[in-house]
Amino acid sequence: MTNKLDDLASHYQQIIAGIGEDPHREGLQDTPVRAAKAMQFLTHGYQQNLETLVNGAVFESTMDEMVVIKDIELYSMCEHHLLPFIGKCHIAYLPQGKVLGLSKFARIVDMYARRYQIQENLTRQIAEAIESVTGAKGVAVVIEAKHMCMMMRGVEKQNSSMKTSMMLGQFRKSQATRTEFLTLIRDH
Ligand SMILES: Nc1nc2c(ncn2[C@@H]2O[C@H](COP(=O)(O)OP(=O)(O)OP(=O)(O)O)[C@@H](O)[C@H]2O)c(=O)[nH]1
Ligand SMILES: [Zn+2]
Repeated sequence: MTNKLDDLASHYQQIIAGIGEDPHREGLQDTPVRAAKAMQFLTHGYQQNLETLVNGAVFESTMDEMVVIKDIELYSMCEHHLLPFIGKCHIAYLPQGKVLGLSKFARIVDMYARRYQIQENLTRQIAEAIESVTGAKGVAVVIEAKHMCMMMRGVEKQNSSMKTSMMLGQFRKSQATRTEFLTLIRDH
């Protein structure tokens, strides 16, 4: 069986040749392998699954007020152009007997972000994962991101960003709950 890294590297070599560069010139000799390793890293979310990642870090708790985790950095790859989109993710949930280990929110964000994505699906997947792991009364996820495919090419807009939100359970039902969350994540 071909080694996956070698296989990916040989495709990068073809890309380099395909754009008219010489993949054998000194500066580019090691680039296919480097690029292949970088792409493997940028998409390592495909190798992860929710259960292993959470690793039992769900704790019993009588806390039943809103918990907010703000400004989680997010690096993802747009599935249309394979270019990065970069931003922040804000999460809130209303626990119902169970809370999740703090670091696990960031790990869940990364697991889905480190795949080829569109921002809307990424937002939904994070929210649904947190809902399924915690059984919370409600989950809210907001992502604000800048897309390199809009900045470096295409329409070349440097200042626009995209904001997506996914509200589940109580956050969807209650305007007051949603407003409380949006107030808590607002920049001051
Ligand atoms: N909704 C959404 N659109 C995205 C995301 N990332 C990239 N896109 C858009 O996907 C669309 C792909 O459109 P196409 O017309 O097939 O591709 P294109 O010719 O490269 O489009 P331009 O970027 O307009 O040059 C573009 O409008 C991108 O801006 C995302 O996360 N969510
Ligand atoms: Zn794109």
